[in-house]
Amino acid sequence: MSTLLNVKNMSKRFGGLHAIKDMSFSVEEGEVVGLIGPNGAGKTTCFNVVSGTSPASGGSITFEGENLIGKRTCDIVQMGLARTYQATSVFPQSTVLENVVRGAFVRSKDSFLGSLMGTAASQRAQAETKAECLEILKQVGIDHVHGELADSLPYGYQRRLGVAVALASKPKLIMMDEPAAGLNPEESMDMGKLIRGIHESGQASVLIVEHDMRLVMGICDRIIVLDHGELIAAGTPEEIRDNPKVIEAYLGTEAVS
Ligand SMILES: Nc1ncnc2c1ncn2[C@@H]1O[C@H](COP(=O)(O)OP(=O)(O)OP(=O)(O)O)[C@@H](O)[C@H]1O
Repeated sequence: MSTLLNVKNMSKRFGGLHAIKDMSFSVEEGEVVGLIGPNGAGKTTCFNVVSGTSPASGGSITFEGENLIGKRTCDIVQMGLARTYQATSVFPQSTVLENVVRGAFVRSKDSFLGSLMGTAASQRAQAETKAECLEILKQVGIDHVHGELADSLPYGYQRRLGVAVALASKPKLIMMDEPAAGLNPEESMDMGKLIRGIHESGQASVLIVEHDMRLVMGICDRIIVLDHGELIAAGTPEEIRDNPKVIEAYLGTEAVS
């Protein structure tokens, strides 16, 4: 197993608020890692800093040994690190398929000039991309609505579309920010199967932030726990479930079950 993501002593301040303090963790190839913690613990901030949408205040972040700090989000995606968002982040007035094709653009073989001129090579590349994107939609279970406008989809399908867009960039690691938020228990279980399938097929490793403990405990190989911006525990789901520091952090908020 080789290390994909390596975060060392990462910190993030918002004025006087120290949202992430000296956080270190890694994600290895072939892992599904959960990042959990009570509300306001710093999970989304961690994702924002790693994915380049918010600058780090300190520390180092590398992906396959390459520095990520100061890189643009699109360059980070091109390196193989994709992300899904807490809110649905699709282009609402584009079709489902168009959204996924946009996700694939980052690794497209088609040149801008070629696509402008409509060359044979460009048309071939576009047809190839479209076929690949339809396959991805099939994998996430929404290929039958590929021609619908994204904002006409039921909420659960929009969450799946977010995953499809991330997959289209052919990432080595996908960071998923609360993929089951707002889903009913059955949809949440299906999302768990989808995530596990992405991992088991060797398609990508996964770093997931999620409040649905049943989902996290069911799909993660390893879990890390943040509380007030500090990493307080790391281990297997069983170790985390029984960790007194974790139980204390969650007391009064939600049970780790
Ligand atoms: N842009 C910002 N400006 C100022 N403070 C921020 C900003 N973003 C987050 N914070 C603060 O940083 C802390 C961590 O927030 P963050 O959203 O990362 O927590 P979280 O663990 O993702 O919470 P939740 O589970 O509720 O999504 C909170 O105190 C939050 O108010």
